[in-house]
Amino acid sequence: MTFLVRVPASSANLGPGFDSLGLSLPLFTTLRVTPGAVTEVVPLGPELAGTPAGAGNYVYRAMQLAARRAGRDLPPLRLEIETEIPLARGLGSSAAALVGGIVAANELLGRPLAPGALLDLAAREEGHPDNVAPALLGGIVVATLGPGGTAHVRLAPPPHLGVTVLVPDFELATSRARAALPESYSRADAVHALSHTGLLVGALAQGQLELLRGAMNDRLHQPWRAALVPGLADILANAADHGALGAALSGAGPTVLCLRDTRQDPAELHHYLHGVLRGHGLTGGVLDLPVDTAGTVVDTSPQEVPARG
Ligand SMILES: Nc1ncnc2c1ncn2[C@@H]1O[C@H](COP(=O)(O)OP(=O)(O)OP(=O)(O)O)[C@@H](O)[C@H]1O
Ligand SMILES: N[C@@H](CCO)C(=O)O
Repeated sequence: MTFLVRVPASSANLGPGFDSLGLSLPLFTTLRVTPGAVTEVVPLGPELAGTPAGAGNYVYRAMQLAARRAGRDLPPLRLEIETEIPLARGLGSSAAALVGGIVAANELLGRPLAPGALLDLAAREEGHPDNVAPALLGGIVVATLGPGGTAHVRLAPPPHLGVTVLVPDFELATSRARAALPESYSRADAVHALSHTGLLVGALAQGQLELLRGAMNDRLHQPWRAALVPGLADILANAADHGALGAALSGAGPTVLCLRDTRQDPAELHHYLHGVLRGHGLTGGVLDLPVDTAGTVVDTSPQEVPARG
């Protein structure tokens, strides 16, 4: 039987919560899985034009990873992949592909892996849980990846919390943005990260939106990545004076995330963000989104639509 797996985008770090904190956004990667006589992997649409068809595709490799973890073989299948998440922009496209593949294989094999094992497998494969946890669970998730497993707390988004993302029209591979970071930090920087991440998680849990501006301050990664993302320093310094509650580099960038109060008109923030893009000779999109709360969804009775590809 055909089934669908729908995985949301995610924005990791939220400033100081490097490799540990993220939220889920309603742009989706959708997998359509149909058991068949031979295995076919079919990426669809312009966003996936550069990704491999066949067993080398990252989604299919994630399916194989989950099957190995379950001690099983994947049966032959047709896998169609579509995405609304722009690749290599800091919106968790790779996490969505990974989580989607793992959940799809688990579904196909009769769910041998428990939900905690799915999260831990994805977090270990990605190397950090801050995209895969919100992609799987929805909402805002803080997580640690330790030898004993991946521990997490999921927060429902506070009332009136909305997101505006500025998505520039250029790619920045996570590997390149991670290579820009130092190997070690001072005790002062560690204390800064601990205190700001704690304050940020507390503020999000309690709905104290007025604390976000200060709490989203980061010294661990954004200062080192600013040279790779024109306009980032300007937005981090000034977005809160133009209608944002706070701003951060989304994941490894180049997307920039602004948190905002949905009771306020976003027009001034949009005007400001478009001005930053223009000022740096860049093009891109500015998009208002809610925080997704559903996470990954499996649909076992999808509407019949003609297969493409
Ligand atoms: N649906 C997909 N199918 C196949 N490969 C994908 C898919 N989505 C992402 N990828 C792979 O992941 C790469 C992007 O991963 P990368 O970690 O650099 O960025 P990201 O996940 O979009 O951003 P971030 O991790 O900062 O949120 C793509 O170049 C592609 O190789
Ligand atoms: N925490 C990760 C997210 C991107 O995968 C980083 O900032 O590099």
